[in-house]
Amino acid sequence: MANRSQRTLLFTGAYAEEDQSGVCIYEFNEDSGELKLLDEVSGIKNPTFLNVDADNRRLYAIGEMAEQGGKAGEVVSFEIDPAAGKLIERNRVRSVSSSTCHIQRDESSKYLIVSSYHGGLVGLLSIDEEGLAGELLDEKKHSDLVPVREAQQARAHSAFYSPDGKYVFVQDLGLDKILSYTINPDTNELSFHGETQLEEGAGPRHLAFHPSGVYAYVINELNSSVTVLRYIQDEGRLAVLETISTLPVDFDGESYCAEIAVSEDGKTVYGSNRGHDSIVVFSVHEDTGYLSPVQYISTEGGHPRHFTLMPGGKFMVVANRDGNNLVLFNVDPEDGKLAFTGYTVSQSKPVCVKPAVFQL
Ligand SMILES: O=C1O[C@H](COP(=O)(O)O)[C@@H](O)[C@H](O)[C@H]1O
Repeated sequence: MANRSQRTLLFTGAYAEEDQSGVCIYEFNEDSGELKLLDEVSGIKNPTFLNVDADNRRLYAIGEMAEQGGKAGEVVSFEIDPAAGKLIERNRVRSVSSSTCHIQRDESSKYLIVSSYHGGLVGLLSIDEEGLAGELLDEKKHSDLVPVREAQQARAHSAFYSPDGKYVFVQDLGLDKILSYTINPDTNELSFHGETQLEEGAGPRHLAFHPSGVYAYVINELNSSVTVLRYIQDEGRLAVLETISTLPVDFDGESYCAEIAVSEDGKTVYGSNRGHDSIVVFSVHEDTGYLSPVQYISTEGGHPRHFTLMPGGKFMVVANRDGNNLVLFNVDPEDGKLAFTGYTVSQSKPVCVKPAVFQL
């Protein structure tokens, strides 16, 4: 039964022109899985990634701004009114000098980190006392930190904090590395800490930690695989354990991975395949963190660039960029397998789905 003192909302980001709605808010029905559109926001060019701070009722969307013939990154801060189901824009700031593809926030909501695929860099921004995106505090270009071969190009794709909050792991798709950083709270600087080398041509894109905090899983866009990592907490390092394909053995078409998630109970890992247009479901070996595929299920639409497990754990929402739809799946509580609910919502080029529960 739905709890009337709280409301679960789903925020979506999309590829959109400024005159199109790029960010939408839906109310999520935890019993039926249905999504009801409450509000839509236009005026941002390509809000392709979002970060939601439910405690402080803030949403941060990345965008693009034209600058000297190129594109710079932008962060737009919104106040969330969960009772009304509305977003109120509070400010927008320029972030880094190239367009961005991901935005992350620390637990204490002090910093935002943007990743720029096209610039091969990460940017650290402050969050002010009103919870709004502030100034660019630091910027690190990966090509200044690690050797880059002639055929390579740095492509920072996402940043994730370690479970203890001490390190930031940045996936670089072009260098086949995960670069780690610490943030100095006195100087507000990112300092390069180390790197994890992945297989050549892997293309690490997104990362997800296991709830135990012992393992992490990185999804590799270019060779359609997941690498299982062990988090060595004392050293702030991710060590490679094994790499496993996200595709069925008999598939020989073109496909590129996108998103990865671990179930709350830590028993299942999910990954998306753009091309095969599927979600791969892996069961997690309790003692080793290793993965075994148990299902490949169609996403009922092309190019599943993002997906999310919904609060409560009963449903998954998949955002199909080329299917122009959000697709709802039931999650089996026993084995984590997915089943299409038959329910889809039309939306133009959705590429980010972020749920949050609000106390009213
Ligand atoms: O996953 C991907 O992301 C990058 C970055 O996205 P963009 O919208 O900022 O360009 C994209 O370029 C790459 O082709 C894609 O596979």
